[in-house]
Amino acid sequence: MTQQTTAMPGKFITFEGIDGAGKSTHIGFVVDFLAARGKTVVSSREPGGTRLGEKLRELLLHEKMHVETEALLMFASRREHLAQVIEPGIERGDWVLSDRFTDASFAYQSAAGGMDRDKIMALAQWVHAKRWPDLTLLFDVPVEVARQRLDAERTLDKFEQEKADFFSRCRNEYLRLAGEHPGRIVVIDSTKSIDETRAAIAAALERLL
Ligand SMILES: Nc1ncnc2c1ncn2[C@@H]1O[C@H](COP(=O)(O)OP(=O)(O)O)[C@@H](O)[C@H]1O
Ligand SMILES: Cc1cn([C@H]2C[C@H](O)[C@@H](COP(=O)(O)OP(=O)(O)O)O2)c(=O)[nH]c1=O
Repeated sequence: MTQQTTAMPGKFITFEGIDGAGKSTHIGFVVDFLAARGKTVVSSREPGGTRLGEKLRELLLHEKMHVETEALLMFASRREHLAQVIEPGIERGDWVLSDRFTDASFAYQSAAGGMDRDKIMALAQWVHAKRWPDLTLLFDVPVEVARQRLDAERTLDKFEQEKADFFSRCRNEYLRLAGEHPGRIVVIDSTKSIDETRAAIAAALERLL
């Protein structure tokens, strides 16, 4: 007789913040932290995370388009990501990490890009009504700090070339969302040293373990 085991559902953790805030710097730390505690970790990103999603990412990061087209493609990538990576991962009991999710659509397409907030909410309800992250780490820095960090290191994509007030609107929206969802979104002060930032991340993760 085969023994049926029902895996405990896993967790879904997202990373947010304006470009240059320091998200990517800390994802590897979170992977190692969770793996050391016996978790199976799947690390992914949006837009992207699937073969189709990565093709959409290429378009989204380099082609100019109407902001609603941009939102629709972000959610198309997200739909595929949920179907192929996020939901199956959680069901297996894995801890699924995503570098960005729907909060980024509120910050970038709505607050900064000018798209109606209700339309983003309608897309979110359509694509993942019942699935929201168990924890969102919001890496927060002033826009000037993020800009200096970006300028120091890489060729800028379409979003990264936006002006300071675009990123201030993004940052303000992220902070507003954090105020609206205090149980889900933890604001991490990313102006601190990398070690201090890691300590704050570890404290947020401990709450889920
Ligand atoms: N706490 C920090 N102090 C100083 N520099 C940092 C810190 N965190 C990240 N950086 C640097 O800032 C730059 C942007 O970080 P990155 O993680 O790529 O940002 P994001 O993924 O949020 O766009 C990188 O060069 C990184 O080394
Ligand atoms: C997921 C998502 C990302 N974005 C943007 C924010 C970022 O500028 C860009 C890609 O995010 P990101 O992976 O953070 O870029 P990088 O690897 O260069 O740090 O996509 C949106 O505008 N809306 C969204 O819904």
